[in-house]
Amino acid sequence: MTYIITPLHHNVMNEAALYIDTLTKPKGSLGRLEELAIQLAGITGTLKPDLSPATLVFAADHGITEENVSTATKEVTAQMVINMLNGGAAISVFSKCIAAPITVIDVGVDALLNDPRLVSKKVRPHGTANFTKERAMTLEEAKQAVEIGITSAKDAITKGARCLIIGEVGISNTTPSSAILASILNIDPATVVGRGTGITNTQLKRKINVCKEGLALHKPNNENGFDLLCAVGGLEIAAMAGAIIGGAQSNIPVLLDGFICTVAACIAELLAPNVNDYTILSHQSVEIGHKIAADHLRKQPLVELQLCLGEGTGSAIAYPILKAAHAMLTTMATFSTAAINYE
Ligand SMILES: Cc1cc2ncn([C@H]3O[C@H](COP(=O)(O)O)[C@@H](O)[C@H]3O)c2cc1C
Ligand SMILES: O=C(O)c1cccnc1
Repeated sequence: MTYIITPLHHNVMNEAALYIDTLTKPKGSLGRLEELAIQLAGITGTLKPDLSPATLVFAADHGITEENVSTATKEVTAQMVINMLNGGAAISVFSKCIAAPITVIDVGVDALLNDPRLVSKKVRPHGTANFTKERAMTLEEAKQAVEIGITSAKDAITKGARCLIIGEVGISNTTPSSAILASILNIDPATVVGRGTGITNTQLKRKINVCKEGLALHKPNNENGFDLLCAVGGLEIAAMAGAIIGGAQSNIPVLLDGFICTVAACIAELLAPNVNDYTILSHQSVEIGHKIAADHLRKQPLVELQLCLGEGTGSAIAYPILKAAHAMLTTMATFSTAAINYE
């Protein structure tokens, strides 16, 4: 199954490039902002796009947590979900800074969360299975989680969003992300497994081994995004891949955050050819696998701030840079309107 995404509007990109050269600045002087503006024009099909942001955070738990691969216990996922809803998490405050409404979607948190502010879409009530013992989820569940991501993106767009910030919370989720990436790139998990929330050397060795064990046990087809999700998870990674696809299908730019989000984008690329043209990498995470995933997608980060948090934080922070590219394209004067004799 593949999702259809139309190629970028190349004619509008050419138009944007010519138009940007008429703005009151030497050609190329706004550097990567000019490339971003051209990409925005190609994604949206217009020289005057709307860029209203919205943050979507997908939350889920991981059976692999029982292998002691994180600094945190499973219950912290649910506690962070509540913190996000209460406005206390980093992504809550950064989203507020850029006036992005935030929606938290539970796709498999291992707790009963009866909070009306939470979008409850549990695919598996206890999260994924421990992938060193069994497959993380069934094909049905993987498809359902991806569909929830697509629908969540489209719901946000219906409410007015025109730029998506995709985030996550799920204790241990750097482990499935590492396993997925190692499989896609056909490389030793040791090259992509990092310290996540700051694990010890002993935990790091275990984390590398669980990735190896899971991949050896399930032997996923590394060209099949669904098979990778079924083998090693996780539910929020599947939903994030869906949200990226949903944004692209609606001609909306999607900001990619750190390691987990970029791995979700690698899954999205397997499920939906062309989706990669619709994403912008916000930042370079400290997590070692992030640069490897970014290189695979041929993405350059907008900023490098030594972050390793996830939640969508890097994207909320980098959004104003995209906004600056947008302002250049939509509101700068041209040499002719400003009566400047230069070109
Ligand atoms: C308090 C707290 C808040 C977080 N917010 C995001 N993460 C991040 O850390 C987790 C992934 O790292 P690992 O694989 O090492 O568990 C995810 O929940 C991710 O969103 C957090 C982690 C913690 C502990
Ligand atoms: O880069 C990330 O997204 C990341 C890194 C460590 C922990 N959580 C998220």
